[in-house]
This record gives sequence, C-alpha cells and structure tokens, in this order.
Amino acid sequence: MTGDTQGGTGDRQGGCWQADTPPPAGGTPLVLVAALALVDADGRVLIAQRPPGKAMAGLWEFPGGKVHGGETPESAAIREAREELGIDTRTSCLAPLVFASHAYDDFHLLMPLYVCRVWAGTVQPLEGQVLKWVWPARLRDYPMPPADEPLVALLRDFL
Ligand SMILES: Nc1nc2c([nH]c(=O)n2[C@@H]2O[C@H](COP(=O)(O)OP(=O)(O)OP(=O)(O)O)[C@@H](O)[C@H]2O)c(=O)[nH]1
Repeated sequence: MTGDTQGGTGDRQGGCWQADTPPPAGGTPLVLVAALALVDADGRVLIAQRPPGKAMAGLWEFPGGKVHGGETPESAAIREAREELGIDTRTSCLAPLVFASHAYDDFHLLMPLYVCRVWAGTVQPLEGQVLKWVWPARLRDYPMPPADEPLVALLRDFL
C-alpha cells in the first residue's frame, strides 16, 4: 500500500481534482491585503463598490487594503476601517475566518478576511465609495473580484 494509490480521502473523479484552474503563475509580487467582513446587528455584511478609475472598477469588495511596512494584517485592517469608513475597532474584535490566495496577472494576492461585529462610530463612505449592507445569502448578487468568489460561500455558511 503506497500513499500514491491512496491519495487522500476525496473523490478524484470530480470537484477540485478536475477543476479547470491554471497552475500558479509565480514570478509576480506577493501583495498582502487585509479585508474586513463587518457584520451588523441584523447579520448583514458591508461591501464597498470600487470607484471609477481604479482597477476592477464597479466590482464589490470587502473594505480593506494593502498591509504597509511595519504593520500587522490586523493593524492594517483597523487603519483601513478608520480611513475608509470612519470607525474604530480593535484586534481583539477581529476574527480571522478565511483567506484568498489568488493569482492576478501582475501580482499574487494574499488576503485574510476578518469578521468584525464590534466597532465604535458610524460607518460612512469616507472615500466616496458606495457602501451596501447585504444579507449573506444575497452576496452573490454583487459581482466581486475573482479572488473573493471562494470566500463568499464560506462567509455565507459561517454567518
Ligand atoms: N480591500 C479589498 N481588496 C481586494 C478585495 N478583493 C481583491 O481582489 N482585492 C484587491 O486587493 C487590492 C487592495 O489593495 P488597495 O485597496 O490598497 O488597492 P487599490 O487598487 O484599491 O488602490 P491603490 O493600489 O491605488 O492603493 C486591490 O488590488 C484589490 O483589487 C477585497 O475584497 N477587498
């Protein structure tokens, strides 16, 4: 009996084994982005529409942004929440749920997504972005960047 013939417990006739996914490109910079799934008292999730003029304009995403030098992903998420939404939250209020690892043409995105239910202040669109509180089951109605697609099902199941 070898590991090769056993090969795990999953079904290789379908699912992930047969998925039409290109191999990782490699050679592009790794970009670390911290993103927040803010959840309100009714259980809705906040998403923001990427403004005109930016890459992937019009698509909906989780608030957040690139982790700067000297920051942790959590401190970046907290800074972005303040800058983009005008709210304060804390590391102890961020629950890491899932991450995206996605090869875009010019960079590889690594993006942890933190669920956050506790913050101070009122959410405002401080960067001119359109914001929407969406029921988890309706997230699929809002086109998101390809990196986000695998996150949506997990978030919906979790919330
Ligand atoms: N915040 C956020 N960024 C995402 C998500 N999904 C996803 O692919 N991204 C990508 O991660 C990067 C976020 O970095 P960013 O917010 O600092 O970058 P940006 O393109 O908006 O602006 P910038 O590069 O001019 O600073 C963008 O390339 C964005 O397209 C998401 O759900 N939330």
